[in-house]
Amino acid sequence: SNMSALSKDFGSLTEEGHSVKVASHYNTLQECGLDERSRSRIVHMRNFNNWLKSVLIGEVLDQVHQRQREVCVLDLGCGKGGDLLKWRKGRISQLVCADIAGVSVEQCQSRYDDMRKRSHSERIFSAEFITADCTRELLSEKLSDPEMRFDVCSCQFVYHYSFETQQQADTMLRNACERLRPGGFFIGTTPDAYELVKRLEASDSNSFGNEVYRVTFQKKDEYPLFGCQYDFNLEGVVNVPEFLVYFPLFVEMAKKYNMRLVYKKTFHEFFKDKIQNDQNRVLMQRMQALEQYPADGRSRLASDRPEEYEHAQRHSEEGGARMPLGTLSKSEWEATSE
Ligand SMILES: C[S@@+](CC[C@H](N)C(=O)[O-])C[C@H]1O[C@@H](n2cnc3c(N)ncnc32)[C@H](O)[C@@H]1O
Repeated sequence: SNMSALSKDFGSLTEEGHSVKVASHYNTLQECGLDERSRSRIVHMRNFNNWLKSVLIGEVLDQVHQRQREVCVLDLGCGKGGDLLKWRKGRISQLVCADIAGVSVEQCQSRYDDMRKRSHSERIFSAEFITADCTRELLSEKLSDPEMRFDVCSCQFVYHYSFETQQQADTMLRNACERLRPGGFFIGTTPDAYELVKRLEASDSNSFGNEVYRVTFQKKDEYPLFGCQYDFNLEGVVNVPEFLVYFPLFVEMAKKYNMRLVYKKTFHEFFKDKIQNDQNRVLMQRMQALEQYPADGRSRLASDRPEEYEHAQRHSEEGGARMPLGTLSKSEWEATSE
């Protein structure tokens, strides 16, 4: 996947049927979800992705805090509120959470309510919650305060759902950017279209993957700018269709909202860069974003297959590295770098 940040230059509907289908998919996903075994197979990968988000969010909030005290954030496609703690840690003042799936938004809200109750004397950000198909509806019409302005819009693992049509991608972008203050940031993570296409081209069929993930394209050798659909299946959980985001096009489209690209990195590049920092390294340990190799008496590796840890084994034999190593199984690493 990629992470990116766009900054706003100083210097701007609804088809019910489809929205209902997407919303109901996400709503039912809550109920079944992954079973325990699957959860533990990819737990480090999930934690790793979460660490990447934490670092990205932390850095951008620090930057905004340098010029002002109060920070207002839009979490676009917030899901069940997986980033709520990050917003708290980042000492923001105000949060707007939006998602197409009503059940997720409700869960997000009750997590926030719990957090607030347990925070006692600490002042915690205020929040509002909106259920909307952000590729077809305008959030500005649903905000409690129509004059509200954001310093940061965060769109984590969501934007690619909008690339079905140009109009949807534009509406999503409009929702992300039109209420940003000049100097504000649009940050996000999406699958890496180059990597997806590279792996597809290397495969004999219209599908590729490994024991934890599988990507299946509808067509091969044909990559329309919008509506280039594929299914991303993680640990057997069928997902809603995703769409390839051709990044240069996204950057062009964002110019309409006075946005300029300041940052784009693959997960691998971002990891290599940010892990140099001690604070990030400590956070990585605390979040258990890497697996301990070799396992000790108390832990067990996510996969029993030694070939999943060939790279770690080789690294440990080469010497020089402090043992035990922190690593991800090969399949998880492949899944997260897609
Ligand atoms: C992979 S989850 C990511 C959730 C959260 N951002 C996180 O990082 O944990 C994708 C989210 O995008 C939301 N989503 C998909 N299509 C959407 C749309 N058209 N409008 C708003 N949210 C959408 C889904 O409901 C889901 O919660």
